[in-house]
Amino acid sequence: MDEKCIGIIGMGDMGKMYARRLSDAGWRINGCDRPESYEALKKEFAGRGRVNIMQNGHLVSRCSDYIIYNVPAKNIDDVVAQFGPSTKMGAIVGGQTSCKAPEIAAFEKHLPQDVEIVSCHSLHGPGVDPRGQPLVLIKHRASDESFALVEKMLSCFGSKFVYLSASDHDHITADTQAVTHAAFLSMGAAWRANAQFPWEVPRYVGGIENVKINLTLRIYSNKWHVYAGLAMLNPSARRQIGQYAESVTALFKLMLAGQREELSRRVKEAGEAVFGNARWKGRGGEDEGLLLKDELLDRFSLGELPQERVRNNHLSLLAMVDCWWKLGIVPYDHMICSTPLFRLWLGIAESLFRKPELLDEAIETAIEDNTFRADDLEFTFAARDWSERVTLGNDEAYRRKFEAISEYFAPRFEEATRVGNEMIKAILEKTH
Ligand SMILES: NC(=O)C1=CN([C@@H]2O[C@H](COP(=O)(O)OP(=O)(O)OC[C@H]3O[C@@H](n4cnc5c(N)ncnc54)[C@H](OP(=O)(O)O)[C@@H]3O)[C@@H](O)[C@H]2O)C=CC1
Ligand SMILES: O=C(O)C(=O)Cc1ccc(O)cc1
Repeated sequence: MDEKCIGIIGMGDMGKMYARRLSDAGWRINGCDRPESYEALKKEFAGRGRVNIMQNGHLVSRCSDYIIYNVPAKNIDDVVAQFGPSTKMGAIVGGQTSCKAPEIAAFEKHLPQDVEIVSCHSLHGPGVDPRGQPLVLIKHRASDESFALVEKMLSCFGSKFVYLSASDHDHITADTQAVTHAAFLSMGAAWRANAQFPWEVPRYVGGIENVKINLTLRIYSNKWHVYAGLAMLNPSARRQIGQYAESVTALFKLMLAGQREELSRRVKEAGEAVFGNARWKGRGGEDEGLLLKDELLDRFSLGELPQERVRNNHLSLLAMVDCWWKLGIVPYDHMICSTPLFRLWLGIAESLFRKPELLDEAIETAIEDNTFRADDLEFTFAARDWSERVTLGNDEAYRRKFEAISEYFAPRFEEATRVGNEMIKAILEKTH
């Protein structure tokens, strides 16, 4: 094994996952987090001879050949300003934050000129098996030889390398991640506002409802800064999230006004733009759709399955497809650079839009069934409120809302994470 060693600054969920997997593959790791976490980290990694926990980023930077910053995106400028000038001469530096514009700006501003820059981004959470998942590599300022070294180091993840520029990365992840999270964050906010635990409400149990609940709880059980960073620091994300809020509002107004034809026309036009023309077909014409079957999804309920499936107007999904249409996004074009969560979300949107009888039922329910109005009203408020908080770019306003909702759902996180992991595994196996 090459004696080059890897530095990891930020040993939180992702940093630890990187340290474990890279050291298992034989690389020597120098890792640090904040000084106050030194003792605990040292204890946690005591059994791993190849992981050397250090007190701070200066110590890591001066002796590592490839240094990966695994800190919250909002802190990247401060952390690189602090440790970047200590980087070993001729080393390579990269970041694993979810949004590349601030990361690259920080590197350009604070790193010495002799330091090369190769960034990366694992498009999955710390609990997901990285094999086969996309791993973005960004050769920003590096020789072919240095880039090949980073590829060699990261190849032990077994992920699919996706080669992008920093700005293409941010465009794509705004289209996929940021707007998908907006939908799930809004569902959680609406359920809490209505004092509902969705697994106790028959309309939210079974089939595609299970995906909505499990993924919403998955997001709220994670760290707020991951979603805040992705939404507020990505230059493209605000527009996307704003459009989602506009689509929700426009469709809800049509539902309230009972404008069946207008609603049906708009939903179907959006569906045609996104799913028409057999967009899910691969180049060889084979079916590459994600279509998720109710029977499969039914297995992953947090609540009791009702005797009979209860109708839903699926405002969150109708608005997602409307939003993709208005923004000219063809989600299949981004599959190569997608997270499991995005693929599941697209999968349930597809399940609704590729089954005409189900889509007609959703439209019919939207117009005729007013028992949904309270839920939809709160959902519309929630989508608009999240969008406003993102536009204002206020970390504190984002954190407070996120944490209040997170607290509300916390008692079910353990079970939701377990069921969600099984669901993701089963579905990804099926759709590979
Ligand atoms: N979680 C996910 O699913 C994914 C996250 N990412 C990205 O990876 C990065 C890390 O996320 P994640 O691991 O989930 O978050 P965590 O909060 O678990 O980890 C970040 C760590 O960085 C530490 N840190 C902050 N400032 C410093 C500093 N000055 N010196 C050393 N350490 C510092 C934090 O300490 P403290 O908590 O005390 O501030 C924390 O332990 C983020 O940019 C995120 O966007 C990318 C892919 C997936
Ligand atoms: O799959 C998702 O969207 C997640 O929620 C996990 C996640 C969060 C941040 C990333 O940068 C990548 C993946």
